[in-house]
Amino acid sequence: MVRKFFVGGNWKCNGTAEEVKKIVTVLNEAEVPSEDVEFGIVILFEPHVTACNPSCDLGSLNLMHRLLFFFGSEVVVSPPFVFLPMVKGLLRPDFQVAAQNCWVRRGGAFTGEISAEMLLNVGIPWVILGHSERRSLLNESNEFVGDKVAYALSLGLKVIACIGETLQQRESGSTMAVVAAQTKAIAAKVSYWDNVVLAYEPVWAIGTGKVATPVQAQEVHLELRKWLHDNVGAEVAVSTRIIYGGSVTGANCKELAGQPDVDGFLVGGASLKPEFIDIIKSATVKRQQ
Ligand SMILES: O=C(CO)COP(=O)(O)O
Repeated sequence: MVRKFFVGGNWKCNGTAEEVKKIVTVLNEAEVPSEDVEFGIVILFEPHVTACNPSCDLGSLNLMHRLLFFFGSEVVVSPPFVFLPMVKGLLRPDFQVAAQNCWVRRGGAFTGEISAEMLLNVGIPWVILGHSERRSLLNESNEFVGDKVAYALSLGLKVIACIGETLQQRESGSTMAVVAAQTKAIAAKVSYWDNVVLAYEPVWAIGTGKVATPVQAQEVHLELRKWLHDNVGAEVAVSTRIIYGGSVTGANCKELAGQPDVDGFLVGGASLKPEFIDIIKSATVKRQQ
């Protein structure tokens, strides 16, 4: 099972309608590698290739599959709620749209909230949940985020679930304990992981310009994959995309993308700028591996 590179753009609480239209125009005009998933799979399952060509062993077939599969990125942009239908209507069809939050259960008398049902009703397939800004500013607990993820998934939404430690937690050596507890609260409520992308976003790196080093990111991503292996299952550990977020830019994305367990990015500030296209293109680093 191979993981498709994933690039999310979290526009947060930014933009006017005019600015949002301009960003969409840049995205629509960008030349980015196209998706090659089916082609890769066709080659992988051609049994006569090995039969007729003894020099083509299974190892090189797998390599061919990887090379082709990683040709493009899955791209999902997340505008503020009020711009969701407009962006969905204007955006190229090979890119998708995510909401930045949704209510924890079925809608009703919850003033100011947007329900998962409403997102689906207007054709929004993805939602970001558990972002650190909501955890810290709006007191969303691990359990509340776990409930939200489970409810959104149960309706058929795909979820970008965010986790990450504060600077204080990192400095006290509890990074892994913190992200494991956040992931555990999700895993306790979720049994089907195909529609989950796990976004590791160290709080100290968000909006600060202090990006995690490739080694720091890889270390946590690998530990998370091991955690998934030991606590959820081997298949989920291998197939779940773990993406990095926190001061990702056009300048630092390639080095981060080169890490084996970094399967893409969740980008804040730089997703509002043309350099987001360079970040989307960093998937090509995987092609060369
Ligand atoms: O919070 C983030 C994405 O969700 C990251 O934000 P920045 O890329 O602006 O640091």
